Amino acid sequence: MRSVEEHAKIVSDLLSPSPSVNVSLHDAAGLVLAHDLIAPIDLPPFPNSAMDGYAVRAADLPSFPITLPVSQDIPAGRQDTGPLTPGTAARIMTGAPMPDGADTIVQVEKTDGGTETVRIDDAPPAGIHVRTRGEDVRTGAVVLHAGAVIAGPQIGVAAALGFAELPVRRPLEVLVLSTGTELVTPGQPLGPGQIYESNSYMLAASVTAAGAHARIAHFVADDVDAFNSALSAASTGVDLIVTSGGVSAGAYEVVKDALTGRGVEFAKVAMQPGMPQGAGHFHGIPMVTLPGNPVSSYVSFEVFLRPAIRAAMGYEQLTRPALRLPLSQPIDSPAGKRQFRRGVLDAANGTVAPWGGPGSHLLSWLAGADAMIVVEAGVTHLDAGAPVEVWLLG
Ligand SMILES: Nc1nc2c(c(=O)[nH]1)N[C@H]1C(S)=C(S)[C@@H](COP(=O)(O)OP(=O)(O)OC[C@H]3O[C@@H](n4cnc5c(N)ncnc54)[C@H](O)[C@@H]3O)O[C@H]1N2
Ligand code: MOO
Repeated sequence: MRSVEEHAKIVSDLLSPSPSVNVSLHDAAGLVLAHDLIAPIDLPPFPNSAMDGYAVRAADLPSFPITLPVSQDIPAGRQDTGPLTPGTAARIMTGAPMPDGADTIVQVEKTDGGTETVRIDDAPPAGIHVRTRGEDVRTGAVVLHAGAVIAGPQIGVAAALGFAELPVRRPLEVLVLSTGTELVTPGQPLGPGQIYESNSYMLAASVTAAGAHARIAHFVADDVDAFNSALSAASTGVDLIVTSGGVSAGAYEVVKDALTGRGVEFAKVAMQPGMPQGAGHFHGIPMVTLPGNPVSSYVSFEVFLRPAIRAAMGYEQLTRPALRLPLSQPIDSPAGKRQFRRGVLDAANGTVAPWGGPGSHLLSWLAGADAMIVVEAGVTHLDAGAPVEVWLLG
């Protein structure tokens, strides 16, 4: 049987690093910056006031209280601010340009708020409430480094520097296709022997959460010709095809039947759930064939595809945050397989509990879990209190 690590390498080797593309600031959220971002301007671009108040020369205020004429009014956005006349104050608003010659802001609360003259009661510390040019970012500085994951603050600083677009690693286009004659689209009536198709929605959401773009192809019955033509029709322009179902040992294994010896290699991986796996190419497009049991599909995605997709898209953090926590209940695990069990964290006690049984059809328990418990292949039993590896989901 193939080890989890061996299959993980086979899957990640299928994908090439995604290229750099420019996207709008809005579309950059969650993606990885492809190149260093160099500041084209200073931030702030000009000295400005941090408070609503009065711009003064500290040297013009020998004693207090003092009343000064107000020589100009400077709202934010004013473009024709003149120098400060000596012996006067300029009324100024937050973000407005400092008049040349002024070095200090007296905030309005420390004055009588006058518009013709202003009385200042106490000495302001010289230089206070002035935001200097380039105090935040200097022109030419690397403000964001290649590899940074772009979120609100990174988008904010890029916009503040005047960038309308950012160079990012292009999100992979991932096609998800479920197989199974028993499947019915949610919302339609369910006949005898039928179940609602859930894997494509679950996998597509997982693809999106991993940072890539998901496309769902309508599921196909266990029919090789239907499978091949659905894949050919839907796979134009995709970077990765992910299928679910049709890879185990029975008759009607449509994915296996269609692709064995035609670019995809099928193997048993020493894990539970997720034992039957396949990886290869369909007409040159990287392809990973996941088992159909819903929990197996999800676990396989987490173990193989999420890290591979993230590596191809340039993320440094490929795996889920992991901890070692004591179990609050015992666990049994099959010999010779790495077991991935659904878990629930108990933050107050610093423990993790298995959540539901090991069955790979127990989808509601997966939906209720916030952790994955990893039991190594050589271990068949763990007592309560034993430390285990725990991946934090979500
Ligand atoms: N004789 C053996 N039988 C099975 C073996 C084996 O080694 N020998 N392996 C078992 C394991 S482990 C798994 S996992 C499954 C994998 O089977 P397939 O990948 O071929 O998947 P299917 O047979 O098509 O479906 C399995 C199960 O999942 C349900 N399913 C499938 N697709 C969906 C979907 N899109 N949405 C919701 N549910 C889905 C399907 O109805 C089946 O119940 O094989 C075991 N058998
Ligand atoms: O390995 Mo299968 O994936 O148990 O359910």
